[in-house]
Amino acid sequence: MTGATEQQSSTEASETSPHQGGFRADFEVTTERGGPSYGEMVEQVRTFMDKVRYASPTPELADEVIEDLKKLNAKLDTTLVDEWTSPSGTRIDLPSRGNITLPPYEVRNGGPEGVDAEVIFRRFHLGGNGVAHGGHVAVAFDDLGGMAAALRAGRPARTAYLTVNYRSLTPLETPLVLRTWVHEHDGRKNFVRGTLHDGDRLCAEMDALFIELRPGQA
Ligand SMILES: CCCCCCCC/C=C\CCCCCCCC(=O)SCCNC(=O)CCNC(=O)[C@H](O)C(C)(C)COP(=O)(O)OP(=O)(O)OC[C@H]1O[C@@H](n2cnc3c(N)ncnc32)[C@H](O)[C@@H]1OP(=O)(O)O
Repeated sequence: MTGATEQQSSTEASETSPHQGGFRADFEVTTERGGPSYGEMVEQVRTFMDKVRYASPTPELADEVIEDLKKLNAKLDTTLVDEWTSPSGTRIDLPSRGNITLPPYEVRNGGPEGVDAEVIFRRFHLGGNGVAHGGHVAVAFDDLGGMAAALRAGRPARTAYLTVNYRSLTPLETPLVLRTWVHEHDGRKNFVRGTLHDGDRLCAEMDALFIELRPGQA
């Protein structure tokens, strides 16, 4: 593997970083971090990953793309901040709160009763034979399951276990409905269930346990 060792980062939290324990102390939400074009920047990177997934470049083109990417990486190197103050994960006006690592979703309804979201698995989420990779489906369930737990509990929760039952194939590039809700809770334990539908068709189901973090818990 190359690349990782070359990366610059300044991800150490500072004394003023708004975090406590393993997650943010509060549900930090913003619409301004990263500026008005941040969402479009993330979207362009997703589109690029879609193209990389299916591209078969000539050696010359691959070299050209590498040079362009090096320049882009150098640009972003000048702006790195710690995870607690980066826009990613806090921009509630953007798909998946601006977090590029998540399949893009939009929350249609979210509250203590549960979360109802529209998710689209992109071309780069391909598993095989034109449908989504099961790991990416689990990522979507994890984030939106954690959100259901956090919105019910009023504080962050961490996944203790997460089981996905894959009931039918999950298509790419199709708006799907993902729902999560706390089925039962007991102390810090939130038993969360979830479903993923393509229209009326059930693609997958989730059964998970999210534990609310104690203040300061790593
Ligand atoms: C309109 C929209 C608005 C939106 C607004 C924005 C809101 C945004 C909000 C949110 C979105 C973000 C959401 C993100 C979600 C992602 C979450 C992740 O992926 S987390 C990373 C993966 N998970 C780990 O790395 C955990 C590793 N494990 C641990 O850290 C610990 O084991 C932990 C915290 C899970 C539990 O440890 P302990 O020390 O706190 O608690 P102990 O005492 O061990 O367990 C508590 C109880 O739970 C049971 N328990 C624990 N683990 C269990 C297990 N695996 N199975 C069954 N029971 C378990 C225990 O038996 C105990 O039960 P008894 O109280 O005695 O009844």
